[in-house]
Parts: sequence; structure tokens; C-alpha cells
Amino acid sequence: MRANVMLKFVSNDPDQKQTPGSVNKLFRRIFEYIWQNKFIFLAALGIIFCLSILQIIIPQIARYSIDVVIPEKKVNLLPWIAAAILFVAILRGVLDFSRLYLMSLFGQKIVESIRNDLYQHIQKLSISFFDNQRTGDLMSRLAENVNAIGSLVSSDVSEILVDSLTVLAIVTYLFSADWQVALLLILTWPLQIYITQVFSKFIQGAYRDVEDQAAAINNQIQDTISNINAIKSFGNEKYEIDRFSEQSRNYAAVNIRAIRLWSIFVPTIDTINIIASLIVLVVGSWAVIAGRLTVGELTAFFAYTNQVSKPILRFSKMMNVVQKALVSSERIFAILDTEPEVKDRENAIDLTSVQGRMRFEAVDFAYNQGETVLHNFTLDIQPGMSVALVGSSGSGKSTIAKLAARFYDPQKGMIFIDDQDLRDISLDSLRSNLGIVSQETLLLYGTIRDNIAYGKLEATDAEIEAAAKAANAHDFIMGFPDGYNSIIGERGVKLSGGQRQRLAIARVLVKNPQFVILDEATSALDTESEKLIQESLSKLLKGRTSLVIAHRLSTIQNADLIVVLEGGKIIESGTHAELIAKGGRYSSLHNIQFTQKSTLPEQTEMIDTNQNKINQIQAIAELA
Ligand SMILES: Nc1ncnc2c1ncn2[C@@H]1O[C@H](COP(=O)(O)OP(=O)(O)OP(=O)(O)O)[C@@H](O)[C@H]1O
Repeated sequence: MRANVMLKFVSNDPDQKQTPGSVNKLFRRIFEYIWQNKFIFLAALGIIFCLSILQIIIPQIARYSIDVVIPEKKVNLLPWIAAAILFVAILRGVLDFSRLYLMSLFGQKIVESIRNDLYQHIQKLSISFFDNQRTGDLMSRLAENVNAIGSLVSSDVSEILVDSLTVLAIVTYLFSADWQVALLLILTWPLQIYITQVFSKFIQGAYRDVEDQAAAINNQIQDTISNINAIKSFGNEKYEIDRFSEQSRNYAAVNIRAIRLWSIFVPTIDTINIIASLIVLVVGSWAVIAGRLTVGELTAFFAYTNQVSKPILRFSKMMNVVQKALVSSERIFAILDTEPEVKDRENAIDLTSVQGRMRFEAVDFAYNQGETVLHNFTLDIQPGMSVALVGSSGSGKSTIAKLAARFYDPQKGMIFIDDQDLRDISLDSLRSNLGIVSQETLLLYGTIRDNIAYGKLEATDAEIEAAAKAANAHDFIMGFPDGYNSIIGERGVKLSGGQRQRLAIARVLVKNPQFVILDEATSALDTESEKLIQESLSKLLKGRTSLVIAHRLSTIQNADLIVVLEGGKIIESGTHAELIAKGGRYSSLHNIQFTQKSTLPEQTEMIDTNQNKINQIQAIAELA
């Protein structure tokens, strides 16, 4: 399944060829969004139709002046003609304003629907989906790709509709006025279309490069800003600046190439249009001399020649926009079509009263096919029990926690809450009964109050304060000038590690779940913070069923059950006393950690052999 997801996204290469079938399907799907706003669209269409009629009327007024008013010296008609031109101009202005406004409204509504659908869907997707995604890529789908569709359906579609209707109306009129001159006018069209096609192929390629480079720059900015600590700690600022300058240079180069192509293309088409005008002038003048055309008709012909040349340029520009929008919609629908791997079953039940038992029965799990992480894992956690998972790095401790939270489903075996299969429980109700304090404390940009209330959005100030007090966080919060309203920066960067952990504990306390998953922090805190955190943790775990992923054995001696894992299998389990008495793996890990603790600098000389040191380092590395 994961492989499929990967393939799906790899296949979103913008260079991929779109088959007519896939293009039709994309248009159909975009049309579904258009149809949701059909009234605005139809109103805009009506206006567009009126605008194309007006485009024909103005040259006709000029023709009437030249052919009738001037030769017949009908001076009294001049004010009427002026009034007619003024009226048509104002009407055109009002209609154009309405068209622009309605089409922008229409585009914005479509963009809003697609963006919301996409965000909603991304929120529903399983963790496994995010394992394979780059944040920068998802962000570009939500922002640029959605806007590309918006720009197509708003301004560009309306322009192309105005253009098409205008060209159609003009050509019909010209043929009815003088088909021979009309034919000469459109004589250059095949050449213009051919040149446009050739150029658009190059221009599209150039724009693709521009997009690729823009994406590369975005990804680099996103990567480097979110990892600024790593860059600074390695002193790699210069390296990053050089890398960025190169990307920036490449970006400028592809942009310049695209502009160069446009700069050749536009004058070429202009020159052909001038040639077309010349043909119309020469042949039209000859037709006037021969008495087949009036001077006014020739003037109108000129005006129309000008009017039809603009759409041809715009059509070529449109081809780019359509291509861009198709690529964008393909990328968007690829996400919308991705089914969440973990989702509610039909008739999923809500957990109402929870006793608090959690049971794993013969669970097998692999993130990737064939790479088993857990094998035949069985564990029965009684209500209110605290179970600690111990084992070397990669033995599967966090994976068990992720399965309990149903971030993934096991391939074999079952997990139960009380007597209910986890897969039958609605995800909302499962997660509302579950609190997770993870190793890397996940705080959001905002105030301390908002971050604690994230556990229970409707929490009152009193509840938030009570939770903060229980988590030993109240005092340090009140130490900030703005107290609970202090802004803590992105990912809580303005707090110390211990403060972040206590906020995370307060957040779960305010949620008050029956089950708690605690991924213990690996880094040791100073004794004072450690004591404060241990205190708040014992309040958090009291009376709840808990699964504690332990990295330091000193913190789990009071657990009701300690499970030792190795390679995704339980190798021993029991209480601290039982496991120590047994003298197995736990006992040896404990001895090593204990020895390590007692070998503080002043006691280092007590370690008599180098082998002892090596053992300690290995054991610490395993446990971290
Ligand atoms: N999202 C993932 N995709 C693929 N493999 C993963 C993923 N997460 C973990 N693994 C693999 O699963 C195995 C178990 O990882 P897990 O995180 O459960 O170990 P752990 O015991 O919690 O380790 P640690 O103590 O270092 O946190 C490891 O081999 C790891 O590489």
C-alpha cells in the first residue's frame, strides 16, 4: 500500500504526458467545482456575451460616421453619435467591471472549496502518508497548485471566452460584409497558429524549468529555516549561503530564458499581424476603389483586424495557464484520491464508558512489507496499570505506542480496548480517550494558554490553571511577564526542555484521558527539573492505564509491569524486583546503568578496566 502511495506521488511529475482521457477526467473534476458555483458562472457568461456584442458595435458607429454622417453632412447626428459612443464605452466599462468581479469571486470560491477539501483530506490521511511526504511539497500543493487552478477558472477562462466570442462575432460579420477581404484577413492565421504552437512548446518547457527551480528554492528555504539550529551548530552558514546562491542563480537563469522566448514570440506575432493589416489595407483600398467596399467599412475592417490579433496572443498565453492548471490539478487530485490507510469502519462505535483495559493479541507489524518490526506481540494491560517498555533502540517500543494510538493498523493480530477491537472504535472517540506525551514535545506557535487548552479546546481558565499546577508548570508560567498569555514561539523554542515537557503534561492533564502513552525524554534533566517532572508524571499516570516508553531505568522502578523487548519480541517481563531477581537482560541493563550513575567524575578512578567503560558506553547507546 505504501509503495502504491509512493508511486502515485512519483507519477506527479509535471513532465509526464497527459493523455486525452486523463485530461478529460481532470476537466470533469474541475467542472464539478465550477458547477458548485454555477449561478455566478452563468451570470458572468451572460455578461461576457454582451461584451462581445459591444466589441462589434463600436467600429460600426465609426463606419456609420464615415459612410453616412460625413458625406451627407448630417451635423445634427454628431451629438447622437458622440452620445452613443459614450454610452457604449460606459456600458462596456460597467460590464467589464462586473465580469472581472464575478469571475474573481467565482475563482476565489473555487479556490476556497478546493483548498478546504484538500486540507480536510490531508488532515484525515494516516501517519504513513506523511512518512513519505516532504512538507514543502504539500505546502506548494495547498498554495501554488490551488491558485493555479483559481487563476485558470477566474481571469483566464473569462478572457478566453470573451476572446472566442468576439473573434466568432467579428469573423461572421466580416464574411457577410466582404468575404474576399475577410479571407485575406484570416490568411495569416494558420501561420500564426503554427508559430504559436512551436513557441508554446519551448515556452512550456521553459516554464516547467521555472517551476522546478522555484520548488527547489522553496524546499531549500523550508529545510534550512526549520533546521537553523543544526546549520549554526555545525557552522555551515557559508555552505548554505553558497548553495542558496547557486539555486537562486539557476532560478534567475530559467526565468531569463522564459522571458527571452516571450520577447522573441510577441514581436514575431505582432509583425505577422502588421503584415495582415497591410494586406487588408492594400486589398481593401482596391475594393474601395472598385466600389465593393465603403471607406467606413474599410475602417471597421481595420479596427476588427486589431481586435482579432490580441486574442491570438492571449490564446498562446492561455495554453501555458491551462498546462500549469492541469499539472496542478493532477497534483491536487492525487492527494484527494489517496485513501487514508487508517480510517473509521462503517458503523464504527464511540467509546462511551471506558474501563481502561488495553490488550495486544499476537500482533505482527511491519512499516514496509517484509521488514517485520513486531512479531507475535501479546500484552494485557489491566485498567489503571502502568506498563513500561524497555529495550534497545529500534526494538519496537515506539511502534507499540503508535499501534495503540491507531496511527497504523497491524498486519496480523488484534488490539482491544476493554473488549472492543480497536478497528471498530471511531478514531475520534479513541483519540479523545488517549493522551500522548511524546519525547519531542510538540508545541504550536501561540500562547501558553492556547497550548495547554489544545488538550481540551473548551477548557476554562480554571481548568487550565489547575492542570498547569498539577504539572508543576504554574510557577514558571507566572514568572513570565505575560503569564499564561506569553507567546512561546514556534515549536516552543522560547522554553527550556523541562518547561516544554511540563506544558505537554499539563496539556494531557487538562484532557483527562483514560489511557496515557508516555515516550520518556532521552536527555537527562537537572535534578530539580527531573524531580518536578517526575512529580507531575506520577499525578498524570495515577488512576490511568499507561504505556511508558522508558529510556532511563531509574524512572520506571515503580511500574506495575516492565516489558523488555528485543527485535520486536518480548524477551522478559515482570516487576522491577522480579526482573532484578531473575538476573536476565533487564538486570544486566540495570546494573550497567547503575554503575554508570555512580561513576561520576570523582569516582572514575574506581573503574578498573577499559572493558568496563566500553560496556557502559554500549549499554547507554542501546538504551538511548
Ligand atoms: N515510519 C517508519 N517507517 C519505516 N520504518 C520505521 C518507521 N518508524 C520506525 N521504523 C523502524 O521500525 C523499527 C522500530 O522502531 P521504533 O521507533 O519502534 O523503535 P524504538 O524501540 O522506539 O527505538 P528508540 O528507542 O530508538 O526510539 C526500527 O527499525 C525503525 O527503523
